[in-house]
Amino acid sequence: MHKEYEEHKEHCLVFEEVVYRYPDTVLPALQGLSVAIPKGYRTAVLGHNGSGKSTMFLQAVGILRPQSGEVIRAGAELSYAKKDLADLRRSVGLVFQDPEQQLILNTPLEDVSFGLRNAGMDEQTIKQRCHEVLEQLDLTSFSDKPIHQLSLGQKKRTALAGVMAMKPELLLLDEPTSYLDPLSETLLLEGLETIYQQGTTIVMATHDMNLAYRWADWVIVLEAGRCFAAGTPADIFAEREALQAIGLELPLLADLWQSLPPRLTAGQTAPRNAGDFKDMLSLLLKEDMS
Ligand SMILES: Nc1ncnc2c1ncn2[C@@H]1O[C@H](COP(=O)(O)OP(=O)(O)OP(=O)(O)O)[C@@H](O)[C@H]1O
Repeated sequence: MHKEYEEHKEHCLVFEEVVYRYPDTVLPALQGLSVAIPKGYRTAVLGHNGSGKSTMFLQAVGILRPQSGEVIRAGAELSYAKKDLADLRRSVGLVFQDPEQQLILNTPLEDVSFGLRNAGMDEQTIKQRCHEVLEQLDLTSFSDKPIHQLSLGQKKRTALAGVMAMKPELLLLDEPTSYLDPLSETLLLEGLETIYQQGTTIVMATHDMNLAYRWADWVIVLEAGRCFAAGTPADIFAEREALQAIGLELPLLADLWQSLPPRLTAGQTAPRNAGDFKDMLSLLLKEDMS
């Protein structure tokens, strides 16, 4: 299974045959990764533990550098010069899986303003952006609380706030919803939707197939450090056997949809959230009985 990305799409980043092996390991984490990230999409990156998702993200922001192959942005290979990397990280934001790796200052307000001050923004803009982003992620009441006293969900949202405040063109999130309760997940997704609507391309690595199915409009599947497939959720999740062969479960709604009699579903677009699924099912059953 290897669906090529569509050539007509504009891409934020392209990985060409990227190989990367961590020091003192036997197998490369990326074994010739070729994949493109489409601009203006919500992309989910799927793959089981160790398939290379985090390593791909670290390559995207130049923290790691390919040992062969290249990462291409705006038609040119990334430059790893200090100044160019600083520019890159202003337009490509990465939110780490573990917020402890990201949060360096004492309070959410200090942490979010730090990045903006580093980027040379004036104090008025800093104040306004901090207020905006802390509000969006429901962190206003914790903005002066010591970070070590925050819950994991609050820490994850603070890490996201710091990156969101920079208004990057491309935002990469490494398992942003893991260990979040449904309310925190909703807050985080609402925050993401706001900046997506403002023009940020979003890429999220996740193990949550149900979330990927309802959220993403492009899906990249990694397997053993390579791109196994890239395509629309409809195309990717139609390949039940191929996904199961690499140990990925179908999202529940995709599984249910595919288990309906083909006479009901033929020619219909599979619904991607529970509400649409229920509405469509009752309509199809009504038509079928009449
Ligand atoms: N710092 C490191 N040193 C050595 N090996 C590493 C390091 N980080 C990752 N690896 C190895 O590289 C491979 C890819 O890891 P990576 O973290 O990119 O996968 P992942 O898809 O993000 O996994 P997960 O879903 O568990 O987060 C794995 O085999 C992992 O053990």
